[in-house]
Amino acid sequence: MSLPRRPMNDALIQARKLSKSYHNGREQICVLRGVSFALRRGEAVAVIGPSGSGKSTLLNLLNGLLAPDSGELRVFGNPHTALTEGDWAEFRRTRIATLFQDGNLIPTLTVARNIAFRAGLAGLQQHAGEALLQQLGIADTAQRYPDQLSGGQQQRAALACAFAMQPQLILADEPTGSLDYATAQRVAPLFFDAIRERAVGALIVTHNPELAERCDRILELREGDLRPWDSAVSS
Ligand SMILES: Nc1ncnc2c1ncn2[C@@H]1O[C@H](COP(=O)(O)OP(=O)(O)OP(=O)(O)O)[C@@H](O)[C@H]1O
Repeated sequence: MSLPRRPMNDALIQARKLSKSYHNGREQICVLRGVSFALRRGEAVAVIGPSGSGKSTLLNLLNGLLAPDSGELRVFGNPHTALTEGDWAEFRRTRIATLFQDGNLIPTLTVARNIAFRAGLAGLQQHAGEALLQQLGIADTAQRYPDQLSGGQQQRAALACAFAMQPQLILADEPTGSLDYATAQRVAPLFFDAIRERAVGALIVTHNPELAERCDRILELREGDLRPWDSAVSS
């Protein structure tokens, strides 16, 4: 299938009544019960919700690692029913950066080579690696391997890899979760600048209220439903 490089409109993601269950033997765990939302270019949306509410499941529906049981999902304007495994793989290589809580870096490559590899997969020359590492405050880690970094340094190196591929969509699971307070304060603006300057859309799963407040909108996943967060109800 030949996919348009740019979405026809500003919506990167359009989800309507998405549902997803898991099956453990005879037990059925209904995680998402009709989730609807849209994510536009240049928009950062936070997803909050209790542990086990389905936040990771939602991210994995949006990067094609899971398929919804029912509902409609459009990614860059393409209905998910028309997307092949190959299309999803290409999206993950060139257009969708997923930042998991760990395991983002290839352990046998230095940080600089991780960045070059990620950019190369997306068909780009690695040109901004040093500048990205500098911006993120980890220039001194370029020649180190991931297991020689702290958790916070690994998280920032993973962010550098994500930016290096110049994605259109970032799906992030606690992108500042391993950072100490001061570092999170320094990295968060870079994250949002990159999103806004590059008109990238971002869906950010977080338990960090300050990070969520920096987003354009906050959605809450609860009892299988995704709704605008109402601080008055939740507090
Ligand atoms: N592969 C699976 N098989 C069966 N149940 C699963 C599977 N993956 C997740 N679940 C269940 O689905 C529910 C949602 O899990 P999910 O990881 O999406 O939640 P979450 O909101 O990301 O949680 P946390 O904040 O703790 O990371 C949980 O009850 C979990 O136990």
